[in-house]
Amino acid sequence: MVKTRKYIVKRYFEGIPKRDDFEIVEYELPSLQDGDILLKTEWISVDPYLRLFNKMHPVPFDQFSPQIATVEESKHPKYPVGTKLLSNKGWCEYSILNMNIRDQSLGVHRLPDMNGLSSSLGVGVMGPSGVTAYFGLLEICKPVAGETVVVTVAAGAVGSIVGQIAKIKGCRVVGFTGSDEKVNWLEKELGFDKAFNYKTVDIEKSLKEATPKGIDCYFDNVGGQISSIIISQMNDFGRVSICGCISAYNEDFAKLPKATIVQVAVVTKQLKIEGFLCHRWENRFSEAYKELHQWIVSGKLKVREHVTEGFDNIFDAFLGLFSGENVGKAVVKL
Ligand SMILES: NC(=O)C1=CN([C@@H]2O[C@H](COP(=O)(O)OP(=O)(O)OC[C@H]3O[C@@H](n4cnc5c(N)ncnc54)[C@H](OP(=O)(O)O)[C@@H]3O)[C@@H](O)[C@H]2O)C=CC1
Ligand SMILES: CCCCCC(=O)/C=C/[C@H]1[C@H](O)CC(=O)[C@@H]1CCCCCCC(=O)O
Repeated sequence: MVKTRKYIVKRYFEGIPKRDDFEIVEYELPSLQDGDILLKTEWISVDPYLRLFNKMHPVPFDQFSPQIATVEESKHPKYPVGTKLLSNKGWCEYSILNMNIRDQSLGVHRLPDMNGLSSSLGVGVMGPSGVTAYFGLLEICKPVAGETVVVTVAAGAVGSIVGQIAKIKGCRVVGFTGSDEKVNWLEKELGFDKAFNYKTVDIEKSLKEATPKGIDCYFDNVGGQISSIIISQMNDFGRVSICGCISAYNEDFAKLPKATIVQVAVVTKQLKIEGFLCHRWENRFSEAYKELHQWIVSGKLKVREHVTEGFDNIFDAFLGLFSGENVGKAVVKL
């Protein structure tokens, strides 16, 4: 018998998530049946959307999230001991999956070929964050060399990859982030042409100065007023990729401040604005992983992880997303 622990959401989040919205339960897993595999979790991803989609399930529910686990015991010939899987099994130490039953909601995938890279990247650049940045930028913004690309939440898991891909494509890149340390990292390490701390600068003025040829592409991770300002400064036929709006995830949507009208800029400059979920390109993920991997090993794409250790600290790692603690992809090592 294997003893395990998992996080259960026992109460819907109101405002900033609280530790006692969760309960950690300890229990014994049953013995394996035909087709079952026993997974030992190694890496857990904490993501902003866990906050947003908190009310999707009736409480209590097991906290879902991407995680990477290794098969420790197997009763399925195609998943021998040692196989590494990405799934949505979430915040647990061990789990059992029946591989004869295809539960789509669990999103079970073998890890792409990591060729010596850490398997933790399977929840980051070689996983959901990577394909989000890759397809969200290249398929929606379609940046062309010489154009100017702006990205918000620029030092985060997705934003830091978006900015670097735009540089690889020959664009001028401007990023907004929440601390001077992050600004420094973006400019000095990742090669952004300019980065700003949105908490301390005059956004409108800084943006104008940093984008003398205007803005052609905007990758929006944050929503809210900063996005209205950026969209209002775009060039004719600019393209906006709406990836998310983390500035609103802890807010009561009914009480959000009114945003500046962007329609005047959208119409007069004939902008194209498109939202997306990364799953749209699921049948092309391998294409992205191949190119992202090449960029990493050739040194063109730098990857940073913000690693928290230990099952008991998963909640803190999650909360840290909303106070800007992470630089790069936030992961928890079990
Ligand atoms: N469409 C899709 O398929 C997907 C969309 N996403 C979206 O991409 C965005 C980025 O996600 P991801 O890269 O994983 O997460 P991040 O690693 O960027 O983590 C969160 C970061 O967001 C910033 N942040 C937190 N609260 C606020 C706030 N109130 N206002 C402004 N910035 C804030 C902080 O950075 P800072 O210090 O800069 O403030 C923080 O470090 C999110 O909106 C997410 O929902 C993610 C995956 C898939
Ligand atoms: C304004 C919402 C932005 C949320 C964007 C986001 O963070 C998406 C994350 C996806 C992640 O890569 C893997 C997922 O499963 C997330 C999407 C979940 C979609 C749930 C859709 C719910 C619904 O249909 O209402």
